[in-house]
Amino acid sequence: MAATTSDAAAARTTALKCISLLNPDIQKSCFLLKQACQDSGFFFVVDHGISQDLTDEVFFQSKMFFGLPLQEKMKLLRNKKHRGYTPKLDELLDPENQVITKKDITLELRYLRMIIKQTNLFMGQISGPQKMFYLGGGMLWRSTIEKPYADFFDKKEMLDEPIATLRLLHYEDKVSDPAMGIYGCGAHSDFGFLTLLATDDVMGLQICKDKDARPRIWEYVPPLKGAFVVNLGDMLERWSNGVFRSTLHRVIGHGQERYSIVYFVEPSHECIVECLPSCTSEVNPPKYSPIICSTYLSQRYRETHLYLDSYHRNEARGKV
Ligand SMILES: O=C(O)CCC(=O)C(=O)O
Ligand SMILES: [Fe+2]
Repeated sequence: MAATTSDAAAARTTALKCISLLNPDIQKSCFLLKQACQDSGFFFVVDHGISQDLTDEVFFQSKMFFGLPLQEKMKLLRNKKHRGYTPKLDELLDPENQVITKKDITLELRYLRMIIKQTNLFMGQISGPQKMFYLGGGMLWRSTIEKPYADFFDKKEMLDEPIATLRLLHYEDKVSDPAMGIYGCGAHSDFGFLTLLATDDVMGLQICKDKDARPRIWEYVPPLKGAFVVNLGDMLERWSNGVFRSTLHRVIGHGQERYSIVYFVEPSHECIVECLPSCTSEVNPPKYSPIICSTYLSQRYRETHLYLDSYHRNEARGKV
């Protein structure tokens, strides 16, 4: 069933917490972070140490890539592990409301897979995104995991070799029409653990804090220059027994091209995501069964992407 037009038109701007990683008052930052994680699971992070020049360069490279003719981009077609160019219409995040035959669905390129070593300590030498992960991750743990669980995530199998994927996204200059099932990116919650997002200055991202409300209330997350939008994924919601929120979000097009950079950080492949001891009690039993990180992620990708074989069938019919 398609959504009503009014849900896009009525969208107002949300007020997100803003966490500075340079704030010496760690207690305060952790308090804000915990509030944000319990409220919407979305917040801004500033003073993250990733230079604007680096971010601008990535946006520039992204524009160059997406500006190439389709045949050139198809030479880098994604593989079974979702590394490579993912053409529009490959991903369908909200099958109930989204129409696949329309044009303005996310184009994206996952071009880099980084394996990063986890440690609870911030190390000065590590660069950009890793820094975010160490700091963001470290603060999260401190805000949720009280003694005696403070070293819970130190176990090798947890975050020693996190799966990390950087995606460059490009939205066409089309106007979305929720009533017709046309979105820049359909409503979804992220599958994994933590997502860091850099956007250009084009408005488009919306969140819905209560996915069960009807009609759904959508609020814009306004672009904030130099900040990362950070949001929690379903795996962290499961891990925290629903204490932390993985919130529904989508992107609405307004007739302007839009670029964003998304960095998904997930636990190690074999990590078992099972209700945190500090998030359960006799009166609050675990709501979700344990899952293995890579199994869960693969299943979610299978549910939301085309079978690769369909490209070869289309190629044979001259459609790609
Ligand atoms: O481009 C955006 O602002 C959001 C993208 C997103 O939500 C995703 O790729 O999971
Ligand atoms: Fe997302």
